[in-house]
Amino acid sequence: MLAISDLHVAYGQSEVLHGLNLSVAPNEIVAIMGRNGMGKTTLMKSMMGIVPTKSGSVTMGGAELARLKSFERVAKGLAYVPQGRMIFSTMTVKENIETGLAAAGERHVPADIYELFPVLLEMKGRRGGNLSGGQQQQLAIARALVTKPKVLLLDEPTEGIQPSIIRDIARTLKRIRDERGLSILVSEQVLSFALDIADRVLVIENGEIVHEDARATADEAAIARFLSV
Ligand SMILES: Nc1ncnc2c1ncn2[C@@H]1O[C@H](COP(=O)(O)OP(=O)(O)OP(=O)(O)O)[C@@H](O)[C@H]1O
Repeated sequence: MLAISDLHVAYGQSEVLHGLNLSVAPNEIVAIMGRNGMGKTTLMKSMMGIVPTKSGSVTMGGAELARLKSFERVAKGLAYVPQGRMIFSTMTVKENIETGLAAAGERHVPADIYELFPVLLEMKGRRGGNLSGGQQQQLAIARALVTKPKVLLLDEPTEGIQPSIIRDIARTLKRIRDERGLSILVSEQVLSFALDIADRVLVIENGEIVHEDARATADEAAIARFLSV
């Protein structure tokens, strides 16, 4: 569904991703783990066309995305939940979700979004900035889902969120995959969350994938070693 091959990304002279390869199958959840500064956010931003790629290819369903603008990638079915959630704090919950609607050519928030996230229905008229971290994360996922993605990218969705809500988010992401049949690539530092949701776990270090495990046979101790400083 998603394939990245020999991806090189640099900030000026400083190359951060050095020929990265990865793929995500239809309906698969892949977690990409790595310590701070290893290149997870850069990878997500380059997939979305927010950071330019130096060379390499990013394809979705076989179609090349590398030269497309961000909004064109969204129209092709790629959606992004950024690190820090990036909620529009002065807009209401409903208005935040509506910002995603144009990409799907719709005018109203589909009812199934509020079914997935009942708290957003309760808080529809509240300003985004007044929500808790967990509620904002749900809002950011809802905003991404209304674009009707085939592939959902999430950058460190558990950051700054309390453990009980992390479990809710894990459950919701699995439900989204099962019900909507989409593929999910999630970057993470919390191993328990990654092992809870992912079919496959990758480790990124210094801009390269250095370890890969299927969930069923994951070597937790080996992954934890990569994450410890
Ligand atoms: N705008 C930028 N200009 C220059 N260097 C950058 C920029 N953004 C990130 N970097 C550098 O690129 C490297 C990878 O950063 P990136 O944010 O992708 O890592 P990360 O794995 O997502 O870390 P974090 O968990 O802290 O978000 C780091 O060395 C960082 O300092």
